[in-house]
Amino acid sequence: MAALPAPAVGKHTGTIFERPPSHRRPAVVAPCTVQRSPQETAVHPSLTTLLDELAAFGDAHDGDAANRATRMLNITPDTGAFLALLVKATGARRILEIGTSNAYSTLWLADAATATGGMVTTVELAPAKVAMARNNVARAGLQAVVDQREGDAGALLANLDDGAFDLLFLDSQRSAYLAWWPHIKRVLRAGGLLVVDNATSHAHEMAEFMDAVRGDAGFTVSLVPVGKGEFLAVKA
Ligand SMILES: C[S@@+](CC[C@H](N)C(=O)[O-])C[C@H]1O[C@@H](n2cnc3c(N)ncnc32)[C@H](O)[C@@H]1O
Repeated sequence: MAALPAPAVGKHTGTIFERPPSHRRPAVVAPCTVQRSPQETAVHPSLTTLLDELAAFGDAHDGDAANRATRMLNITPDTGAFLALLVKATGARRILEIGTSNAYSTLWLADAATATGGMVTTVELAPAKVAMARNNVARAGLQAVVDQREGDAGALLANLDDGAFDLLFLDSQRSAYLAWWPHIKRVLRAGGLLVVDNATSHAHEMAEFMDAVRGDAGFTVSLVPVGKGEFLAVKA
């Protein structure tokens, strides 16, 4: 006797074949002959090895580090690719990063800045991380497009000119964001873009800050589910 063809998806309940809810149906994936990682498509090929090395180092190191302050806390690789895309899509040339760590995210931004003719200013409080970042930026050969600052981001922000930046990437001390907000607004140019990491992974810690940005009529916002969640705000 010929076997009946088995249903591909769904659950058979007596005589009624129940379709699974749409969110559980398998996605139809368009055929693709070449599979590339975000790194391969978003950065110069010479940088992919170093980025892969730093991502692996960050994972291993942070897994072992009992003290949070010594962790690298790097963005995810798909967030790096997303940042690179944002820099290129907006043509951002004057880029400010708050929270360098060992420069993993800085390298993504700086590599994209070479395509826009731009420059990344990045600030980090911890001297040991500043030194690691300096070494990594040199290894990437990107010293000419990275201006590294050591110190408190709040102090730096207070001393920056109005409208000095096209894009600001915020990935630092979340409890300080609300206090920094007046300066963040001020240093972004009209049409400038704010990108904030950890918007879903640490949403509760950023709730007041994100509410302040959402409530500001001068900004249009969007929450993007890439990596740990990227909160985007464009200044009118
Ligand atoms: C999440 S990590 C940054 C990770 C980095 N963006 C990356 O993806 O590679 C946050 C960094 O902000 C630094 N930081 C914390 N408070 C700061 C402050 N007030 N000013 C400057 N940097 C600060 C920490 O030392 C830490 O390295």
